Amino acid sequence: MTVEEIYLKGSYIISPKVFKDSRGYFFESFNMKNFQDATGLKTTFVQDNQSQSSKGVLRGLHYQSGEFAQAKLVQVIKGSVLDVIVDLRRDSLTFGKHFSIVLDGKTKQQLYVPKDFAHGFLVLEDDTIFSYKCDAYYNAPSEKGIIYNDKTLNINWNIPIEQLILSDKDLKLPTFENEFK
Ligand SMILES: Cc1cn([C@H]2C[C@H](O)[C@@H](COP(=O)(O)OP(=O)(O)O[C@H]3O[C@@H](C)C(=O)[C@@H](O)[C@H]3O)O2)c(=O)[nH]c1=O
Repeated sequence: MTVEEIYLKGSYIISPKVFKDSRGYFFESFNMKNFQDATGLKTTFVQDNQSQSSKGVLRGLHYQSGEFAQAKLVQVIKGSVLDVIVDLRRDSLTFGKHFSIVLDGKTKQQLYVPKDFAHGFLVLEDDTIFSYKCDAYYNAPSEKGIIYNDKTLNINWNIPIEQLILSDKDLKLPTFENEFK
């Protein structure tokens, strides 16, 4: 397993060692000691989530606020996504900046998303299965979000708008400016 911190401090790309043989593959999708030693973090995950989506589905940009803020360890089991995170820490040098990475079921790279980051992903292949660990439980009243095509964030999703599939909830999310200025 290798771990690389990205320019949004506290966020990490994790590349697991995958063992392949004639039967298929094996890898440790999470090992708490290795994760904590490599990142220096003491994160304790309490909830695992999984979603399945068709190509063109965009889920996000989501976060939980306050005491229910969640750090997440995200990965793709099958298929591929363009995964995007946004730094919402007001005191951060990279406040309002984002990072994108293609995650797929082949490389099995994972992204560690700190608390107080918005997270979203665009699904690039049909029948993509996305999985993530969270260090705080789901709490519906503290669910928040920012609209995916926010002008200030200026995320290049690289897909024509007519090919996107979003939930009604996500289409009504506020702008970054509304929430943070
Ligand atoms: C996120 C979540 C949803 N739900 C329920 C609420 C709802 O009825 C149904 C679908 O929820 P959503 O539409 O919010 O699912 P989704 O749009 O996939 O939400 C997820 O998006 C990605 C980008 C994230 O980062 C996650 O934290 C989460 O917000 O599942 C739970 O029961 N527990 C949970 O932890």
